[in-house]
Amino acid sequence: MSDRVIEFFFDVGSPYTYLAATQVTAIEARTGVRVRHRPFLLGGVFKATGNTPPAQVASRGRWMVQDLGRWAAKYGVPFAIASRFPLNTLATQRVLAAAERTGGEAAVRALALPLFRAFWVEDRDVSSPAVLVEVANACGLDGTMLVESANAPETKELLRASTEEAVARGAFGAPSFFVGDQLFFGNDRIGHLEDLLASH
Ligand SMILES: N[C@@H](CCC(=O)N[C@@H](CS)C(=O)NCC(=O)O)C(=O)O
Repeated sequence: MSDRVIEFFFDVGSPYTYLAATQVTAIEARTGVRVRHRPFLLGGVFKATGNTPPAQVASRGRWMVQDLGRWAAKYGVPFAIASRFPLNTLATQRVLAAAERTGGEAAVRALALPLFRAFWVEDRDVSSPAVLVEVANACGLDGTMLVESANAPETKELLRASTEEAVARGAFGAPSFFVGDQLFFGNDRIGHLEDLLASH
Protein backbone atom coordinates (compact mmCIF):
# COMPACT_ATOMS: atom_id res chain seq x y z
CA MET A 1 0.00 0.00 0.00
CA SER A 2 1.12 3.50 -0.84
CA ASP A 3 1.52 6.04 1.98
CA ARG A 4 -1.02 8.23 0.20
CA VAL A 5 -4.59 8.25 1.44
CA ILE A 6 -8.09 8.67 0.02
CA GLU A 7 -10.32 10.42 2.57
CA PHE A 8 -13.93 9.27 2.35
CA PHE A 9 -16.38 11.64 4.03
CA PHE A 10 -19.64 9.79 4.44
CA ASP A 11 -23.11 9.90 5.96
CA VAL A 12 -25.16 6.70 6.24
CA GLY A 13 -28.32 8.54 5.18
CA SER A 14 -27.01 9.15 1.64
CA PRO A 15 -27.87 6.47 -0.96
CA TYR A 16 -25.08 7.45 -3.36
CA THR A 17 -22.67 7.18 -0.46
CA TYR A 18 -23.91 3.66 0.28
CA LEU A 19 -23.04 2.72 -3.31
CA ALA A 20 -19.58 4.27 -2.91
CA ALA A 21 -19.07 2.50 0.43
CA THR A 22 -19.61 -0.87 -1.25
CA GLN A 23 -16.63 -0.07 -3.53
CA VAL A 24 -14.01 0.83 -0.91
CA THR A 25 -12.22 -2.53 -0.93
CA ALA A 26 -12.17 -2.61 -4.74
CA ILE A 27 -10.84 0.97 -4.91
CA GLU A 28 -8.02 0.08 -2.50
CA ALA A 29 -7.19 -3.06 -4.49
CA ARG A 30 -7.09 -1.20 -7.83
CA THR A 31 -5.15 1.86 -6.61
CA GLY A 32 -2.99 0.47 -3.81
CA VAL A 33 -4.08 3.51 -1.78
CA ARG A 34 -5.76 3.22 1.61
CA VAL A 35 -9.24 4.67 2.13
CA ARG A 36 -9.72 6.54 5.41
CA HIS A 37 -13.36 6.57 6.51
CA ARG A 38 -14.41 9.94 7.92
CA PRO A 39 -17.95 10.29 9.27
CA PHE A 40 -19.51 13.72 8.80
CA LEU A 41 -23.03 15.13 8.94
CA LEU A 42 -24.54 15.73 5.51
CA GLY A 43 -27.31 17.87 7.00
CA GLY A 44 -24.59 20.10 8.49
CA VAL A 45 -22.88 20.32 5.09
CA PHE A 46 -26.13 21.36 3.42
CA LYS A 47 -26.76 23.96 6.13
CA ALA A 48 -23.26 25.40 5.95
CA THR A 49 -23.17 25.60 2.15
CA GLY A 50 -26.80 26.52 1.44
CA ASN A 51 -27.11 23.34 -0.67
CA THR A 52 -30.28 21.23 -0.59
CA PRO A 53 -30.95 17.49 -0.98
CA PRO A 54 -31.37 16.71 -4.71
CA ALA A 55 -34.59 14.72 -4.19
CA GLN A 56 -36.33 17.95 -3.18
CA VAL A 57 -36.93 18.39 -6.91
CA ALA A 58 -39.67 15.79 -7.39
CA SER A 59 -38.72 14.75 -10.93
CA ARG A 60 -35.06 14.43 -9.89
CA GLY A 61 -36.14 12.31 -6.92
CA ARG A 62 -38.04 9.95 -9.25
CA TRP A 63 -35.04 9.75 -11.61
CA MET A 64 -32.69 9.10 -8.68
CA VAL A 65 -34.61 5.94 -7.78
CA GLN A 66 -33.88 4.62 -11.28
CA ASP A 67 -30.29 5.86 -11.30
CA LEU A 68 -29.53 4.30 -7.90
CA GLY A 69 -31.06 1.01 -9.03
CA ARG A 70 -28.91 0.99 -12.15
CA TRP A 71 -25.74 1.60 -10.14
CA ALA A 72 -26.66 -1.13 -7.63
CA ALA A 73 -27.23 -3.58 -10.50
CA LYS A 74 -23.92 -2.54 -12.12
CA TYR A 75 -22.09 -3.17 -8.84
CA GLY A 76 -24.08 -6.32 -8.08
CA VAL A 77 -25.08 -5.07 -4.63
CA PRO A 78 -28.51 -5.16 -2.98
CA PHE A 79 -30.31 -1.83 -2.63
CA ALA A 80 -33.79 -0.59 -1.80
CA ILE A 81 -34.98 2.95 -1.10
CA ALA A 82 -35.27 3.10 2.68
CA SER A 83 -38.81 3.70 3.93
CA ARG A 84 -37.43 6.28 6.43
CA PHE A 85 -35.46 8.26 3.80
CA PRO A 86 -34.62 11.09 4.32
CA LEU A 87 -33.50 10.19 7.83
CA ASN A 88 -32.09 12.50 10.49
CA THR A 89 -28.72 10.77 10.88
CA LEU A 90 -27.33 12.84 13.75
CA ALA A 91 -27.46 9.89 16.20
CA THR A 92 -26.04 7.51 13.57
CA GLN A 93 -23.15 9.77 12.63
CA ARG A 94 -22.38 10.49 16.28
CA VAL A 95 -22.08 6.76 16.96
CA LEU A 96 -19.65 6.53 14.03
CA ALA A 97 -17.73 9.52 15.44
CA ALA A 98 -17.68 7.73 18.81
CA ALA A 99 -16.21 4.69 17.07
CA GLU A 100 -13.58 6.94 15.45
CA ARG A 101 -12.73 8.59 18.78
CA THR A 102 -12.54 5.40 20.83
CA GLY A 103 -11.37 2.82 18.29
CA GLY A 104 -9.79 4.79 15.47
CA GLU A 105 -10.35 4.30 11.78
CA ALA A 106 -10.47 0.50 12.09
CA ALA A 107 -13.59 0.74 14.24
CA VAL A 108 -15.26 3.21 11.85
CA ARG A 109 -14.47 0.96 8.91
CA ALA A 110 -15.89 -2.08 10.72
CA LEU A 111 -19.13 -0.26 11.47
CA ALA A 112 -19.70 1.85 8.34
CA LEU A 113 -20.80 -0.71 5.75
CA PRO A 114 -22.97 -2.74 8.18
CA LEU A 115 -24.81 0.49 9.08
CA PHE A 116 -25.22 1.40 5.41
CA ARG A 117 -26.60 -2.10 4.77
CA ALA A 118 -28.93 -1.93 7.76
CA PHE A 119 -30.47 1.20 6.26
CA TRP A 120 -30.27 0.68 2.47
CA VAL A 121 -30.77 -3.09 2.33
CA GLU A 122 -32.58 -4.16 5.50
CA ASP A 123 -34.69 -0.98 5.87
CA ARG A 124 -33.84 -0.63 9.56
CA ASP A 125 -34.01 2.58 11.59
CA VAL A 126 -30.32 3.33 12.03
CA SER A 127 -31.10 6.39 14.15
CA SER A 128 -32.55 4.16 16.88
CA PRO A 129 -30.20 3.43 19.82
CA ALA A 130 -31.37 -0.20 19.97
CA VAL A 131 -30.53 -0.79 16.29
CA LEU A 132 -27.20 1.04 16.64
CA VAL A 133 -26.23 -1.13 19.63
CA GLU A 134 -27.23 -4.30 17.79
CA VAL A 135 -25.37 -3.47 14.57
CA ALA A 136 -22.24 -2.37 16.45
CA ASN A 137 -22.26 -5.51 18.62
CA ALA A 138 -22.57 -7.67 15.52
CA CYS A 139 -19.38 -5.98 14.21
CA GLY A 140 -17.51 -7.02 17.35
CA LEU A 141 -17.67 -3.51 18.83
CA ASP A 142 -19.15 -2.48 22.18
CA GLY A 143 -22.47 -1.05 21.01
CA THR A 144 -23.66 0.11 24.41
CA MET A 145 -20.42 1.99 25.03
CA LEU A 146 -20.57 3.60 21.56
CA VAL A 147 -24.17 4.76 21.96
CA GLU A 148 -23.27 6.23 25.37
CA SER A 149 -20.09 7.85 23.97
CA ALA A 150 -22.10 9.34 21.11
CA ASN A 151 -23.40 11.99 23.49
CA ALA A 152 -20.03 12.88 24.99
CA PRO A 153 -18.99 16.49 24.22
CA GLU A 154 -15.75 15.21 22.64
CA THR A 155 -17.71 13.04 20.19
CA LYS A 156 -20.09 15.84 19.25
CA GLU A 157 -17.08 18.08 18.72
CA LEU A 158 -15.31 15.49 16.54
CA LEU A 159 -18.33 15.15 14.25
CA ARG A 160 -18.74 18.93 14.10
CA ALA A 161 -15.04 19.42 13.36
CA SER A 162 -15.00 16.78 10.59
CA THR A 163 -18.08 18.35 8.98
CA GLU A 164 -16.59 21.84 9.18
CA GLU A 165 -13.29 20.58 7.81
CA ALA A 166 -14.97 18.95 4.82
CA VAL A 167 -16.93 22.16 4.09
CA ALA A 168 -13.78 24.28 4.47
CA ARG A 169 -12.07 22.02 1.93
CA GLY A 170 -14.90 22.47 -0.56
CA ALA A 171 -17.43 19.71 0.17
CA PHE A 172 -21.09 20.45 -0.59
CA GLY A 173 -22.60 16.94 -0.56
CA ALA A 174 -21.89 13.23 -0.21
CA PRO A 175 -20.03 11.10 -0.94
CA SER A 176 -17.00 13.42 -0.79
CA PHE A 177 -13.62 11.88 -1.48
CA PHE A 178 -10.42 13.87 -1.07
CA VAL A 179 -6.97 13.10 -2.37
CA GLY A 180 -4.97 15.91 -0.80
CA ASP A 181 -6.75 19.12 -1.80
CA GLN A 182 -8.64 17.53 -4.70
CA LEU A 183 -12.34 16.84 -4.13
CA PHE A 184 -14.19 14.09 -5.96
CA PHE A 185 -17.93 14.43 -5.38
CA GLY A 186 -20.12 11.44 -6.06
CA ASN A 187 -20.07 7.71 -6.49
CA ASP A 188 -19.92 8.44 -10.22
CA ARG A 189 -16.57 10.25 -9.84
CA ILE A 190 -14.67 7.28 -8.40
CA GLY A 191 -13.23 6.73 -11.89
CA HIS A 192 -11.84 10.29 -11.95
CA LEU A 193 -10.25 9.72 -8.53
CA GLU A 194 -8.59 6.55 -9.79
CA ASP A 195 -7.39 8.36 -12.93
CA LEU A 196 -5.68 10.96 -10.73
CA LEU A 197 -4.00 8.29 -8.60
CA ALA A 198 -2.86 6.41 -11.70
CA SER A 199 -1.31 9.56 -13.19
CA HIS A 200 0.84 10.52 -10.16
N1 LIG B 1 -23.81 12.26 -9.13
C1 LIG B 1 -23.59 11.93 -7.76
C2 LIG B 1 -24.80 12.36 -6.96
C3 LIG B 1 -24.58 12.26 -5.46
C4 LIG B 1 -25.71 12.91 -4.71
O1 LIG B 1 -26.72 13.31 -5.28
N2 LIG B 1 -25.51 13.00 -3.40
C5 LIG B 1 -26.44 13.72 -2.58
C6 LIG B 1 -26.63 13.02 -1.26
S1 LIG B 1 -27.32 11.40 -1.54
C7 LIG B 1 -25.89 15.10 -2.37
O2 LIG B 1 -25.14 15.34 -1.46
N3 LIG B 1 -26.23 15.98 -3.30
C8 LIG B 1 -25.75 17.33 -3.29
C9 LIG B 1 -25.72 17.89 -4.68
O3 LIG B 1 -26.06 17.17 -5.64
O4 LIG B 1 -25.34 19.07 -4.80
C10 LIG B 1 -23.32 10.42 -7.60
O5 LIG B 1 -23.49 9.68 -8.57
O6 LIG B 1 -22.93 9.99 -6.52
